[in-house]
Amino acid sequence: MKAPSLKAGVIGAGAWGTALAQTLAADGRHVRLWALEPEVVAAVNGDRQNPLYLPHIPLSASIEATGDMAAMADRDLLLIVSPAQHLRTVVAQAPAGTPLVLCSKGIEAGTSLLMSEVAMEAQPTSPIAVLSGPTFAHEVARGLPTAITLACADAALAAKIAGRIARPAFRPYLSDDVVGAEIGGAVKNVLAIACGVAEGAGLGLNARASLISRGFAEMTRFGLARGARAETLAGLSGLGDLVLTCSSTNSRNFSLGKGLGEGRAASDLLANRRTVAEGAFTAPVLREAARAAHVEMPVVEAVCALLEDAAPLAQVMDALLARPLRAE
Ligand SMILES: NC(=O)C1=CN([C@@H]2O[C@H](COP(=O)(O)OP(=O)(O)OC[C@H]3O[C@@H](n4cnc5c(N)ncnc54)[C@H](O)[C@@H]3O)[C@@H](O)[C@H]2O)C=CC1
Ligand SMILES: O=C(CO)COP(=O)(O)O
Repeated sequence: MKAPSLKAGVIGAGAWGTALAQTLAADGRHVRLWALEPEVVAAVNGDRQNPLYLPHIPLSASIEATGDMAAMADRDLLLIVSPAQHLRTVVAQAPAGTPLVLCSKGIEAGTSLLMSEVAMEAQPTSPIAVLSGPTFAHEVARGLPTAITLACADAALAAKIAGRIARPAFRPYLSDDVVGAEIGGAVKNVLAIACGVAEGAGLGLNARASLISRGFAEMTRFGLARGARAETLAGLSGLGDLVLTCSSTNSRNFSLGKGLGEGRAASDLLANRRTVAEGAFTAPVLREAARAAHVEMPVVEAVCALLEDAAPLAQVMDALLARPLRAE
């Protein structure tokens, strides 16, 4: 007999939450999508669109949007897709005890906690998994081929979740390294800002490749210090997402860096944004966490200096280039 399908809910209707709801609904199964903004609820239910966050994608009729968190009480599975700095508040409002799949990428300011650690504090009885990898929302929403890491300490739960979210063109790869999957997604956003700076300042493709590889070394050092496994960091949620986000202006983080590299002030680039560039929030927290763990992250330090308008780009670059030569 076929196992009954998990009733899925998605909390957060930005670009990624909407794309995930679309994926979950691709075979006609009902999906409930919680949105913060009433106009998003109205547009999804009325026009089958989310023009605020995922324009030009016709949405499935099986997605039912709501602004009422109590409507999530009958769900068997909840995907949490808020910005990282709002995850604690959002998870605290979710029903207790329902498995949570965390899809946000970042580290909490003030606590330096990873999203799984925040969720465990906010909902101690809810089992936790992490979904992270190279996944531009608009491509996933269009059904283009995508692979992603699904990390969960409980292998049986991971298999159940994978069975609900997998599609022919959306392939979760299972892992039990939750911390590793989270660190890759959080750190790559900061490194994408660095690669955007290189693009904006016209530093060339050699510079970009160096930033990706040396940035990956930083991600690996920090990840290992926090208990991640090296093979997770070299997989979809680490290197995979790093390469994607460091290569395209489709990335909000890369675009932010490009603006910095063109000489625009961080404060102007970050003012009045509707969409989130997580790296700007993660960078200072990551710098503090790395310093506390005695992990060297010079590229992350450089991104922080630019975000804080602490030094002109030429000076930040000179400092990076003047670092002592060392073994790779
Ligand atoms: N867009 C993408 O391609 C991907 C995004 N992600 C991650 O998903 C998370 C959400 O990003 P997006 O969906 O892209 O967001 P977005 O940039 O498209 O939209 C912003 C989101 O923030 C929400 N928001 C604003 N103020 C809030 C508050 N006070 N409380 C709760 N929510 C609030 C909005 O309702 C909206 O859902 C981020 O951590 C991001 O790194 C992960 C993979 C892919
Ligand atoms: O995480 C992402 C792709 O995997 C999206 O990247 P940006 O948030 O930089 O747009």
